[in-house]
Amino acid sequence: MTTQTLAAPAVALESVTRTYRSRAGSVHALRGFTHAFARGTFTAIMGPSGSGKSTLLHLAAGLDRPDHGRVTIGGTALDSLGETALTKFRRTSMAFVFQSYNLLDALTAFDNVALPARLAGVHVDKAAVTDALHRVGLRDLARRRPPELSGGQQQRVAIARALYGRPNVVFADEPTGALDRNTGREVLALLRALADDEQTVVMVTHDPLAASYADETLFLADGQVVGRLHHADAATIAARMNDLERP
Ligand SMILES: Nc1ncnc2c1ncn2[C@@H]1O[C@H](COP(=O)(O)OP(=O)(O)OP(=O)(O)O)[C@@H](O)[C@H]1O
Repeated sequence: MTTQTLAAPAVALESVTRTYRSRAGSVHALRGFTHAFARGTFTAIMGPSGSGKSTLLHLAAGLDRPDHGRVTIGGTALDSLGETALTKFRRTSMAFVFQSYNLLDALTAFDNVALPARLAGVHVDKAAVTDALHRVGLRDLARRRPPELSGGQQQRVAIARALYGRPNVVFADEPTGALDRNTGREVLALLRALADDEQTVVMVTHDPLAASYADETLFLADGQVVGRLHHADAATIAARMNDLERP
């Protein structure tokens, strides 16, 4: 467990700005984004292509640093941590359900779930790892490696990792993007269950149905929040997205 202030939001971004500079010019990917993601909530981030969703997720997860502003996870300011400390902090306080790069192909599903604890030098509770795999329906596939699993099964291994480690926050990036509808719904129901069990889920998605599993949907445009919906259904979310994407 990481030290954290229970009263602090799971994730908070205050006036966060990120500008990408290249020879072609500057892109203001995030312009003063402020939001507190409360513990035990599931938030969807939506917005047109290029609106800053991935930038936001990367900054919130400490995979990139803001130009201005501050990111705190469970009360710990990420800018107070050096690179090594940040890497360690990330292992214990966050889980990632991304379409790529969150599982190691050389390790079994079991060992992928146990990996953050092993890297952190923490005792691995084998029964609890098996239980986490059981809860996502993968107990019989624990010895398989990611290349021997379907996309949905790989996402479930990532969710089992979040169940086992109980990190402060689970970041998901298009978790259903490559899945068929039924498998996608199963993955969303598992993310929903994490939030119902007091973990915090922040998910970037283009899919209104996925966002309908969230407590709140934030809409981004040009690096700023331009709207939000609470407990909205997929049709309402889709209508709001259509408005945003209208030229
Ligand atoms: N490394 C980079 N260098 C320069 N510009 C970048 C870089 N990464 C992102 N951008 C630009 O920043 C803006 C926001 O990008 P971001 O990837 O956060 O958007 P997004 O909402 O996630 O888009 P999508 O839905 O297409 O994935 C875009 O204009 C993008 O072109």
